[in-house]
Amino acid sequence: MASYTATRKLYTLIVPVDSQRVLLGYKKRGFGEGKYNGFGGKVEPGETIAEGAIRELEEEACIKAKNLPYHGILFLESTADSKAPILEIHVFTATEWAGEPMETEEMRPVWFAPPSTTHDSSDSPAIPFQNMWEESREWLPLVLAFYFPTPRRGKIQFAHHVTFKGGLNPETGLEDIWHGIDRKFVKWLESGRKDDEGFPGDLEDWTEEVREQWIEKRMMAFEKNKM
Ligand SMILES: COc1nc(N)nc2c1ncn2[C@H]1C[C@H](O)[C@@H](COP(=O)(O)OP(=O)(O)OP(=O)(O)O)O1
Repeated sequence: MASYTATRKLYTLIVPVDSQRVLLGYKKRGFGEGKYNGFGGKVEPGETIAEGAIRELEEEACIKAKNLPYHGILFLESTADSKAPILEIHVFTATEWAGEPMETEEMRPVWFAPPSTTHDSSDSPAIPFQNMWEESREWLPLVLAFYFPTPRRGKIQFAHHVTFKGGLNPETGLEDIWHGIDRKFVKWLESGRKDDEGFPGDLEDWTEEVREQWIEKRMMAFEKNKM
């Protein structure tokens, strides 16, 4: 089997939640400027994915996560640019932290009501999905359904592989290679246990090698479906 050689960029993303609300950040500069998202960034050389996630949350929202439930992985690619890397984004929530969320140079934290909340029962606005990365509409509600309206036991974990074809983003009025979902695949497990196909739900099981094999398998599946 030929090895898949596109570069991959390793990122983290944390979505803090309290008992009634979801904290998102308004990106003030750089990649994703003008969008709401969780908090995160690149994993630095020498740090683990979890260490990178905690550092980025503190840098961007001034809070230090005390727990870090792991939810899964996004593999995002764009056929609009042959040189675009695959974005590999590890997604967490945090339900406990030290400090109070504060605006930073990069992010403005804002509390939102989860999708399961009726408008009248919350002081917080609804999550602005129209002002977020497009594929967030797919995985974020599923992650939040684990906490709201009532927290569930166990784990939820997913692998979400999305290809964007690019195009004019109507929300921003700008050309965006990370817009226009072309193909998508979601592997979703509520228990977090390995399934029959050996889906590596836990973070520690997603070794570099497993991630490489997973994305290669996924790329081949998309290619096959195209024919
Ligand atoms: C393209 O689709 C995306 N969807 C979602 N949901 N999240 C995304 C997407 N692309 C990037 N992200 C996330 C991943 C990271 O959490 C941030 C990007 O982080 P950034 O480029 O700002 O990384 P930093 O290390 O903070 O960079 P600087 O230190 O250079 O500011 O967005």
